[in-house]
Amino acid sequence: MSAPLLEITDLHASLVTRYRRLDLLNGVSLTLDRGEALGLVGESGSGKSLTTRAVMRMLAKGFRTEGDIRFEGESVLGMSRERLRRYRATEVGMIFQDPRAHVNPVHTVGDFLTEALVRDRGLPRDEVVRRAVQLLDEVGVRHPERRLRQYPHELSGGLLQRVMIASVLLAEPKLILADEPTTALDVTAQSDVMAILDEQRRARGLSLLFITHDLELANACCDRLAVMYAGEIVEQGAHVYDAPTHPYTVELMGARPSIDERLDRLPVLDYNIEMHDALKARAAG
Ligand SMILES: Nc1ncnc2c1ncn2[C@@H]1O[C@H](COP(=O)(O)OP(=O)(O)OP(=O)(O)O)[C@@H](O)[C@H]1O
Repeated sequence: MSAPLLEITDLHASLVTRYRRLDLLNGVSLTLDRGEALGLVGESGSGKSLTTRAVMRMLAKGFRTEGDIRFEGESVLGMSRERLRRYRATEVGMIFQDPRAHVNPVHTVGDFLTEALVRDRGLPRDEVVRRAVQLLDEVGVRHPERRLRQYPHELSGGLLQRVMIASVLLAEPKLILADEPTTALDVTAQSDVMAILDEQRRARGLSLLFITHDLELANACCDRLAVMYAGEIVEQGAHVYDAPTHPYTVELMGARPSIDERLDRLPVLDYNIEMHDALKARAAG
């Protein structure tokens, strides 16, 4: 049997300063198979982002890491500098919460999308531009040629996040790490961007580690959920959303607002009374 695409075993991460040591990941273990999507959920500060940063070997200076992270059976913690550069550039792609924090504001969208592939893989610029246009089109960016000439500040957050998805797909990785990719967007852009990410990764058979606070969203686009609490994974599996067993997970799932509760929180203004009533009727079955 072949190794899982990603295998994290007993991962510990501590922040060691002159005065104290903070244990922030306390024995995280999880696996991700090829083509599988795993939702990593849990409250703020539980260690979700640290886990993904550890997979990229991108923990800040001062962190001490112990345990094992394997990508296709190869130790990520043991990779040489050159191997690590290739791993980050070609095998794992990351999508972050705030796309603006990860683009150079004085570079055009076209430069952002094409530079790394032209420089690192020596591909002809024309060919990379052609693929970039095609991918922008596939992720729903209209007038892609024009977009390539624009600067990040000329694009909305939702459009820029689509550009991010295109840039990750352009590198043809095997694994996408998506850390709250829609949290910074407005509600309409959130569902559009998530639908595109989900559709594109399924079409390409890519694996996804999806970090989110949104349990329903994680359940809708992932095969399994892993629940983090205080630097540990307390429960994982396909059953978690519908039949959690760990007391923390039971509480977390119980804290989800029901459709009824959410409707009750909606202000009933004249213009939405009809919609409100219709939704209530639907929720009542
Ligand atoms: N560079 C750092 N220096 C000090 N503490 C850190 C650092 N990075 C993370 N932490 C701490 O590690 C813990 C886990 O952080 P992490 O960002 O992984 O949480 P999270 O589950 O992703 O939370 P959120 O959902 O709010 O992003 C938190 O207590 C956080 O304050």
